Amino acid sequence: MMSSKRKCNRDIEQRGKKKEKREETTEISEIIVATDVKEKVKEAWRKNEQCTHGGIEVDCNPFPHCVLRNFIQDQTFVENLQRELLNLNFHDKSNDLYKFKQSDDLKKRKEPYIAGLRAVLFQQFRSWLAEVLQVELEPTVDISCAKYEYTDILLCHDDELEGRRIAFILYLVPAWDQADGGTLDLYSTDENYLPQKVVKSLVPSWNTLMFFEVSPISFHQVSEVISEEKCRLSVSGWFHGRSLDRPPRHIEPAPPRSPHLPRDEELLFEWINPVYLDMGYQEQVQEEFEETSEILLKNFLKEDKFKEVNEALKQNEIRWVRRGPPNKRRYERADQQGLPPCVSACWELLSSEAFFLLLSNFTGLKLHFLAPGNDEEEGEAEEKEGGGREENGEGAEGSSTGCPAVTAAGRPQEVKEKAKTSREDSTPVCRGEVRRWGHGDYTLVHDTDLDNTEFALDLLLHCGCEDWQTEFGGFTSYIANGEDEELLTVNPENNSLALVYRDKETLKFVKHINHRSSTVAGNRHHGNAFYDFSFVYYE
Ligand SMILES: O=C(O)CCC(=O)C(=O)O
Ligand SMILES: [Fe+2]
Repeated sequence: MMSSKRKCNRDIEQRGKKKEKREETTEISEIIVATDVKEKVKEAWRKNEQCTHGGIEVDCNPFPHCVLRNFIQDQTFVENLQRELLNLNFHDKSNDLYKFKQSDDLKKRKEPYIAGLRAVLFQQFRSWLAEVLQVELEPTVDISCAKYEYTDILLCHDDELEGRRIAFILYLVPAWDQADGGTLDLYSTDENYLPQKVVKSLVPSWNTLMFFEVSPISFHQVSEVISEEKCRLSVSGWFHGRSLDRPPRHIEPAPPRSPHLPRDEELLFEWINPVYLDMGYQEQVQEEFEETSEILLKNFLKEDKFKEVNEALKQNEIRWVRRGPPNKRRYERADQQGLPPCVSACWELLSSEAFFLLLSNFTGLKLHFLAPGNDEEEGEAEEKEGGGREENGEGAEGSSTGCPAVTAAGRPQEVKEKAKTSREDSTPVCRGEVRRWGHGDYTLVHDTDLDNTEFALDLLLHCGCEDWQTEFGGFTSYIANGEDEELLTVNPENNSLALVYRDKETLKFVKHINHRSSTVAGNRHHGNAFYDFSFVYYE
């Protein structure tokens, strides 16, 4: 009974649907299609010039783009389109580059106004574009709908992907102001085609379509939405055609690495919570680390030492230098010259010979020639070579079992491969930075980053994060290359030492620090910043 009744209902629904209109048709505004306007836009684009006419603006700086106000002729069509879009399911999207909501795929949606928009964009508008820009554009439909609300963002990127020729965005937003955030910011680029700074911000507005040429210099971002009420709804996509030639990507020089500084274990006794200097405890830490490839050692520094460093980092004497480029990172690094003495001393601690040995004990990695190797094959080989490895009281304790890296699927064989290729005779090295993190800062994952494609031990020691909350961002996220799923997150937490051993398929980023971080009342210096010592050690 039940099933036949349901079937009956469905029949009625389907019959109802058949009567429904499949597609609402619409056209782009007369002013845009007018012959004289078309000619002007065409001329400006060809000559790389600027031109304004009514609601139309072409500008070739910092790269060719165009704003078309009142894009769709019929207001009610746009209102109905907005209603349909808001009725779709939206999914939270979040990774290193963005945080926003994306709708179900628009490519195949049957809603009449969505279907109508698809038609007008990929038929009437596509031929307008092809003629005005003098490019061939394929009929490929590439379109989606995005919703940016409070603290949502899309960081600096260039849109480049095989086949994408022209990017477009149609805004369906309420009255919008620069102060609401959510502007489309265009970046200038330097001689290496790297983005430098925002030189133009476009404030979204109702029924405005903006398009630009996708190229090696088309760097742009959607700035963080600061308005707590407004919703920045947009439909965006790409017209496909032959991609422009891309010059070889700039390769950043790898930051310099140094061997340990010759300092003995006195330094450890002076600085480190005695709990962590107990050999028995170190063995326990190593056991846990070898299981999970990560560990968090709370209250790591002695309390008075931590306090001293924590205060010193907030002093004005440190010269903070902003780091870019924005398609890779944004944060400040302390200039090593002129660091307060206790900050320098903490740096020295983390770079010291004694600390390399301590890390070997915590992790089972061979970060000192006196530390035992970390896989059995090597242990056997060394013994055959005559053994007699010198034992060292402070550093050589611990088992010599393999240490897996933080990886998506746990690939111990890769660890062994690496052990064979790069371990022999290499001197363990490290590199470090003292960083300041405030509103707007982030790092992005870049698979072209050579520095990220090696086995390495990451160390993070956070300071100044007294009332930091996860929802502010600023946490370090480890992911498998090419996937958004998180393997591990390290939250900013005062005086916690985080150690993570990562393999070459594991990438990390610091999540964009959003506007919520600056809303908490706090009497901190430099807004609501926190600090970290970020070191990387290589066997
Ligand atoms: O919404 C915008 O203004 C730009 C969106 C964008 O850059 C993108 O989706 O790639
Ligand atoms: Fe984009």
